[in-house]
Amino acid sequence: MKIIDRLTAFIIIGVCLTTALPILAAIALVRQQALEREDAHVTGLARAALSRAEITADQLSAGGRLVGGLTRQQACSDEGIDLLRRIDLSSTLLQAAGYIEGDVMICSSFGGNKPRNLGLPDFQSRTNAAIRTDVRLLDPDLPYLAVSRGAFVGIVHKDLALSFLDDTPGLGFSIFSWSHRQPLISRGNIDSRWFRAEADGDIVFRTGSHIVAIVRSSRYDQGAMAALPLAFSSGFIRESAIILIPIGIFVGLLLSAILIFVVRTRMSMPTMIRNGLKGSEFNLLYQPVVDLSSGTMMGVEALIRWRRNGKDFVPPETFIPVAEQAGIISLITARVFRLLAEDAPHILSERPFFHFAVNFSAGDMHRPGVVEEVRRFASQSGIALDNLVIEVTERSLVDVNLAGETMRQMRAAGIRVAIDDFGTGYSSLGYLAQLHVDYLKIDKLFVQALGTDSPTSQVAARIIEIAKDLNLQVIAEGIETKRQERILKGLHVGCAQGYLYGRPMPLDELLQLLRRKGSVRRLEAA
Ligand SMILES: Nc1nc2c(ncn2[C@@H]2O[C@H](COP(=O)(O)O[C@H]3[C@@H](O)[C@H](n4cnc5c(=O)[nH]c(N)nc54)O[C@@H]3COP(=O)(O)O)[C@@H](O)[C@H]2O)c(=O)[nH]1
Repeated sequence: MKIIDRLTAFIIIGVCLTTALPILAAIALVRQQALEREDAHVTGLARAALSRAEITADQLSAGGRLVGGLTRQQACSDEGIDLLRRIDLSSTLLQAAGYIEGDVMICSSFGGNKPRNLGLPDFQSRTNAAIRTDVRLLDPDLPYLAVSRGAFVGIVHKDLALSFLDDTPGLGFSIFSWSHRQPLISRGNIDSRWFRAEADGDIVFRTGSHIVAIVRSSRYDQGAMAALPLAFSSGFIRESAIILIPIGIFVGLLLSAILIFVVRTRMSMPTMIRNGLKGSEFNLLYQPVVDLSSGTMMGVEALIRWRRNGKDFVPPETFIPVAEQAGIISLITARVFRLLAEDAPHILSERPFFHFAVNFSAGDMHRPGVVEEVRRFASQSGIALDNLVIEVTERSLVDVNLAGETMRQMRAAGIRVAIDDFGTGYSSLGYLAQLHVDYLKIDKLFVQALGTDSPTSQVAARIIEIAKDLNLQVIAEGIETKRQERILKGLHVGCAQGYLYGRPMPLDELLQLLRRKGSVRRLEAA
């Protein structure tokens, strides 16, 4: 019940996380993408304005080159005024071209020889151009920009330069003198505080109401600014969200479905095990254990197999841990005893002193009355208690005191005890010496590392030394090659198990094998 509750809590938390995290990630990505796209968009607008400003400056420079060297008489002669008109007509962004002395435009492309006072310049640019930002000509309501260098003056219509840029409502533009931070031409809402004195090059920043991009000309002492109201930037969020949020939701739901599938499969496995035990889905295989010096078969290890619904093979590494966790390992052990009780008489009729190893889990070792269960099984199966080996993995010794007491009682009853997979758990030699044990079974990991460069290649030899010191017998498991066998013989290991001598096999095959082989030795007790 407790496990189910924990699993339920795990599923709920897991589903929440697997659903929410991809969606939150998608939202963060949408925001990030939208911010980047907004920045790029507003910077692009500022660049477009700057490009118009640079074209205007190019046209002013070209006019200056043509008129700059002329005297007043030359510039204001009929030919000079024709020249000013040609400059005017060929310049897309100049409204008029003129000849200036002091603050007075002496003659011009639109007024001929009629002088006009343009007033004092607002400021002098870094390149010595005099800038007048509010010049009125014929129409007193129409302000122009006048830029003069030397004797040439160019008149710029203040709306024209920025006229065919994006006209999103609320969008503001400004072309300004970079070193003076003085606007030359502006359109829309531009706040004077946005001309940031500290900006040294292109920047994008956000105010409470706008995204503002500032770009700097590499050719002129000019900059351009574009300011987009935040209210109009949400379009980008919408565009990104339309793609990314559904992907986030899809991934979240997919992960949740996978999680639920995996957990449900695991949760339902105890039920499947119970159902399998009700039918006859479980059977035993027997793997030979041999005397290493003579090569004779001394006994077998009983290994359980599950063919679910009579079809799908479920490996013990999958279902044994689930059964242990769900507290139903005793049902499996009971089935092993029942099957072995059926098979043992056939084997014993061939080899009366054959020994049988059975795997026990932590749950078995902690169960009160388990030694009595083993005794009952032994008497039903005809296996002598001292021909029975209970294999307990190191990892199963969760409660060492309880498991140790069960071992003591087993030994007292004459049952032999082996520590399985030795070296893979957390054994301390201190408690090993106090346990009532007959055999140490070296894990196949260490056997297979023998004679290799692996850092664990020496572990088997150390385990054998420990066993000798504690007066215990050694069984090496997982022997697959003659080389491993040779090394283990050299280390004086007594018993061996592995594919080299036989894979786990059904009863029929084992009986045939026994009938072909000669006599067997009894296993030595420690
Ligand atoms: N509590 C119980 N545990 C059991 C029972 N039956 C098996 N098990 C445990 O499941 C684990 C996997 O066992 P299995 O798939 O049966 O594998 C055994 C052998 O097939 C394998 N083996 C033997 N020789 C070799 C070899 O040369 N090479 C190689 N790659 N594998 C080999 O080792 C397994 C035997 O392991 P062990 O028990 O440690 O001797 C395993 O942990 C079983 O213990 C059961 O009824 N109850």
